[in-house]
This record gives sequence, structure tokens and C-alpha cells, in this order.
Amino acid sequence: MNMFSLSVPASSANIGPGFDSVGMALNRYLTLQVTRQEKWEFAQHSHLLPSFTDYEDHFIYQIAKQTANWHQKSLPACKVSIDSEIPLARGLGSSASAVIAGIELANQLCTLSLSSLDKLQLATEIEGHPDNVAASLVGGLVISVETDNVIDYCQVPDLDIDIVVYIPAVELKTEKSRKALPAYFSRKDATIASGISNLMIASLLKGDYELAGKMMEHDLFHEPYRADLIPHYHDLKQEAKQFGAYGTVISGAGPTMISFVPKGKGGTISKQMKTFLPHYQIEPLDIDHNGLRVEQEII
Ligand SMILES: Nc1ncnc2c1ncn2[C@@H]1O[C@H](COP(=O)(O)OP(=O)(O)O)[C@@H](O)[C@H]1O
Ligand SMILES: N[C@@H](CCOP(=O)(O)O)C(=O)O
Repeated sequence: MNMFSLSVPASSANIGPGFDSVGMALNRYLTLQVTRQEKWEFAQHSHLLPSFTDYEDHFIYQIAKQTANWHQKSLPACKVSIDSEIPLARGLGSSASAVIAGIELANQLCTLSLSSLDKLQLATEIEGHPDNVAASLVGGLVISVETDNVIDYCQVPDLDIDIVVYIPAVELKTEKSRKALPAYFSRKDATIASGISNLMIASLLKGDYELAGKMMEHDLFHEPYRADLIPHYHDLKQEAKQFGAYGTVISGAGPTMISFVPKGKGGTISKQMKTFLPHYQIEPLDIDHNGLRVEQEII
């Protein structure tokens, strides 16, 4: 019997001014174990996963079916056992990970031989923006953009920093958080906002993390409009800065926030921030450098 497993990392999108184009893969995972059997079955093993009634209602099944349909194939039945470390609707890219998992499920089951770019193209069409899906697919810090229906992306070399995330108990759906954003920016505002984003990326590449952190916190594309939706938005930034963080921003569409901190300080800053936000889940995380992983097993 053929069996395979998939693992897809979580992601943090935007990193401040990189709205809809910058994403970073993080070491929390959605994992699927897939075995061929007569009838479809989804078995879920984590309280973080959303409930469903019938396999046809399962989001991952729907993405897999859509992918197979697009390639004029039908999905063979399987048992899919799912586990997850990614909290839902917190700005850590749970939906992007599920989209990548669904596409890869179809890729494996229907032998579609999709390239990374094919998968990214499909995932972006489904998700609406490439930032999270690109990071979850290829790993690392990824910059991606869609122009004329074509996606280009670039993985930034490794960063010499630690990451801390602050996850509140409340959910915030990306759809709701996007509704807070303006439809248009003036040329003056767009010019400054993209200058801030350019400078953030340039300073990350150069290893000037002080300047990168400063630019992260000067976003004009989305943070000013979402601040009111994010618990402790202003004081969390201030407190993290006092403990030595380079910069603290909304992770994705929120409500989680994320800090870039000096290498080696992630653990200490997490503990210090826990005294300030006792009801939050606060953790040092690592950048995932692999993205989607598929392991084949013959049993
Ligand atoms: N593993 C999963 N299985 C099924 N559906 C999922 C999974 N992960 C995410 N989703 C769907 O995506 C929604 C969250 O998406 P979204 O609001 O974009 O937040 P996030 O920031 O976590 O991506 C969930 O409420 C659920 O409908
Ligand atoms: N660029 C998107 C990113 C959404 O990320 P998520 O993890 O909250 O789904 C946005 O800012 O809306």
C-alpha cells in the first residue's frame, strides 16, 4: 500500500511594510499522513483544527478537489490523518498552510508533477495574495509578487536574528482584518510606504537589524488601519522595544504580533514579555528553511 506524509510550516506575512509580498516560514507545522483506502476519511488529531461534518466539507479536501479538477483528474479515495501546531485565525498563516497541503495532496494522488511555481500560482489564486503561501511552500523569508498573472519570488538569505511571537487567545479572521484597509493610497503616501518597505528589505539583507526594525515599525500600508483590531498593539511594541527587540509588528492580518530580536535573546525576551502579557502564548520560534516537505513510504 502506498503511503506518504506532508508537512507544511506556518508563516508570518507582511513583516510590517511588506504588505501582501513578504512572508516568513516558521517552525510550527500542519502535517498530513495519507493512505489509500476505499472511502474518503479525515481523522484529526489536534484541538487546533476546525471541525467539519462530512469529508466533502473539509477545506483541505476542497482545495485538493479543485486542484485535481483544474487538471481534469479525479481524486482517488484516501484516509488523511491530520495534526496541527498552527492556531487558526491568529495571523500565522493557517489557511495558507492548508491550501498548500490541499494542492500537494492532489499533486501526489493524481501524479500531477506540479513545479513549485505551478503550486505557488494555484495557491495564490486561492489565497488572494502570495506572501504566506510562498513562505510555506519554499521556506525562509520570501518576497513574492504577482504581475500580469505571473508570480515571481526571491528567498532572502538567512537572517541572524531570533523571532518571538505573541499569540492572544482571540481569533481575527483575515477577511475581517482586510476590510479595515483603504482601497486607495495617494501617490505621495504610496511612494513613502514603498520606500519604507525597500529600506526594510535592504537593511535586512545588509544585516543592519536596527534600521530594519525601525522600518518594520513605520509601515503605512496596513498597520495604522489595523491597530485598533489588535489587542495591546501599542504597549506590546513599546514593551518589546524596552527589552531589546529590533522591531515588533502585526503577524499577517493579526491578532498575533511578532518581534525580530537579537540572536540569542529570544528565550529571555519571551520570558520577560510573559510577565507583561500573562494570558498570551509567547514563544521564541525559528525560521523554517525547508517549506513543504513530502515523504514517501512503501508499507
Ligand atoms: N488545517 C486546516 N483545515 C481546515 N481548514 C483550515 C485549516 N487551517 C485553516 N483553515 C481555515 O482557514 C481559516 C483561518 O484563515 P484566516 O482567517 O486566513 O486566518 P490565518 O491567519 O490563520 O490564516 C479557518 O477558520 C479555517 O476555515
Ligand atoms: N498579507 C495578508 C496576510 C494575511 O496573513 P494571515 O496569516 O493573517 O492569513 C494580509 O495582511 O491580509
